[in-house]
Amino acid sequence: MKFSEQLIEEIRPIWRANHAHPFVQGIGHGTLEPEKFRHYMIQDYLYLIQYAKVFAIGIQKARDLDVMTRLSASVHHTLSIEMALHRKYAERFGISEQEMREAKEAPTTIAYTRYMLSEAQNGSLAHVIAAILPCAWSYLEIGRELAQIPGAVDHPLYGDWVRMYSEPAFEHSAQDMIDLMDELAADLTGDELAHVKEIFLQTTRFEYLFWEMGNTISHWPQELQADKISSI
Ligand SMILES: Cc1ncc(C[n+]2csc(CCO)c2C)c(N)n1
Repeated sequence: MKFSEQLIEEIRPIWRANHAHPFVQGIGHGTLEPEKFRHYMIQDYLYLIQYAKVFAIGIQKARDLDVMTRLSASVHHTLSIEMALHRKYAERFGISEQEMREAKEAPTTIAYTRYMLSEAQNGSLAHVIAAILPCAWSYLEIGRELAQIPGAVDHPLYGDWVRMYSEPAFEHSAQDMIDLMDELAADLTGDELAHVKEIFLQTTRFEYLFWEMGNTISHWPQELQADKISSI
């Protein structure tokens, strides 16, 4: 069994919980309330800004040009292709790109992105890829699964989202990260492999929390919002 398959097998019920999440199923069946999707889109935009930096840390840690090139393609894909989807949705929701960029990060967005950045900064390239992997891989599987639901790819609001994450270019980029994880795992010691598995589990859990944040439109509690701070 490949190391990447082992990663998923060991946490299968948690991995599948992401697919079953009501927010994900709501996108696929077209029943999700648009205001939940709007909140998710804004937070995801902020998430992707940090996520691109995790790839960039990977480029810095890479020892060969081939890996640097593969990771820089992912940075480009995230900033120019994936985030273009968010900019398009922002337009549909009547929000400007600047408003999205300057929106405040919800606690889950901060926790997830800073966890990835911290593991990436402190670890080896394999740890960077472990932090990135559940994100790319679970969206690939979810995209493919939702695209099978009749009408999902043609839904007036969610169709663009389902098509983005089920299209071949995206599959190619996610598969490349899975392959890279397998290549890197071949050179790791037992302790390093255990750490890779731990990061993979935590970021898979954070994926779930991110869907949950969208579904409950959660943010900082009202009492703690920035507009409560007086400017003395
Ligand atoms: C919370 C969250 N998790 C995963 C993705 C999906 N995603 C982000 S970057 C990337 C790979 C290259 O673009 C993929 C698949 C997302 N958008 N938001």
